[in-house]
Amino acid sequence: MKIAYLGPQSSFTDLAVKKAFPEEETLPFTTIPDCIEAVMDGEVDYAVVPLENALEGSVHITVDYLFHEADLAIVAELTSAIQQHLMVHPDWKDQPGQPEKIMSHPHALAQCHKFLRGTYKGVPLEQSTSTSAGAKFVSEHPESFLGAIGNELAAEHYGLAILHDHIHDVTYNHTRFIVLHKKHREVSIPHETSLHKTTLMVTLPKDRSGALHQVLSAFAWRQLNLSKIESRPLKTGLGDYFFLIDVDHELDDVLLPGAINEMEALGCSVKLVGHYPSFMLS
Ligand SMILES: O=C(O)C(=O)C[C@]1(C(=O)O)C=C[C@@H](O)C=C1
Repeated sequence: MKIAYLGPQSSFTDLAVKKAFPEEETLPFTTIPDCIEAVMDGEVDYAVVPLENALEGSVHITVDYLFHEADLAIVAELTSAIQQHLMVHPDWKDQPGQPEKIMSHPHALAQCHKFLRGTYKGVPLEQSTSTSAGAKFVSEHPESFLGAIGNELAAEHYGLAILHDHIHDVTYNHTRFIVLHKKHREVSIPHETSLHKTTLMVTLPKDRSGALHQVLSAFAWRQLNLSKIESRPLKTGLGDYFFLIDVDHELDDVLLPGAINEMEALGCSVKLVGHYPSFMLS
């Protein structure tokens, strides 16, 4: 079994994959679309990509790709604690002053916003495709005083020295990753879970007042708890959206099919993106 992940090695996605699939062959890709396309093309069996961070919200490229580009199923959700550290090449560890620039994934830079403003105000921030891509770049350019933000394993893997640890602004910093496959199937993940979720993407009938209220009612009166609802552009014009809805309930025979039928009867189109177990990785 082959698993694509947002690489290079020692990204947070890699850490999640290693915990969830310790025995499987894994393949790093540079971008989230590359990971998703690798599943669609049959190059790998599964892809693990980030979906949402507790501080920064959704990873829009993942949500949009799942709606607009890919017909894949979410088969599991992995939630990991995220701890960010600022690292430099060891040659620059004791250098006074500030690095020329600090690199990281945009989510990681945003998670450390207060720290960066407080300690490194004015230092240019440069986005990298992942935290580990930033760390790798810094390790490959020892001639320059550069910083990268990422996890402890990246510092170790790329031979960097941690200058400041735990620099994320809020202690509760978690990211949800999803495991994608061509179609629904059970995956074996060696962790306990008691939570099952169902994810839907719903498009409302155009310009019908009260449509969203009616959609929410379909869940409410069945006492189906929603853990997330978010709108994203349909890309057909301003004001056109689809809704990503996470329901804290497995796909049963009665309640969820009932809610889906009701939404369709209201003129909504409903895409079932997945029904899957949710794992909290330590
Ligand atoms: O850059 C990484 O290390 C990733 O795995 C991506 C990602 C993200 O997309 O949010 C994952 C977890 C952290 O929140 C920061 C970055």
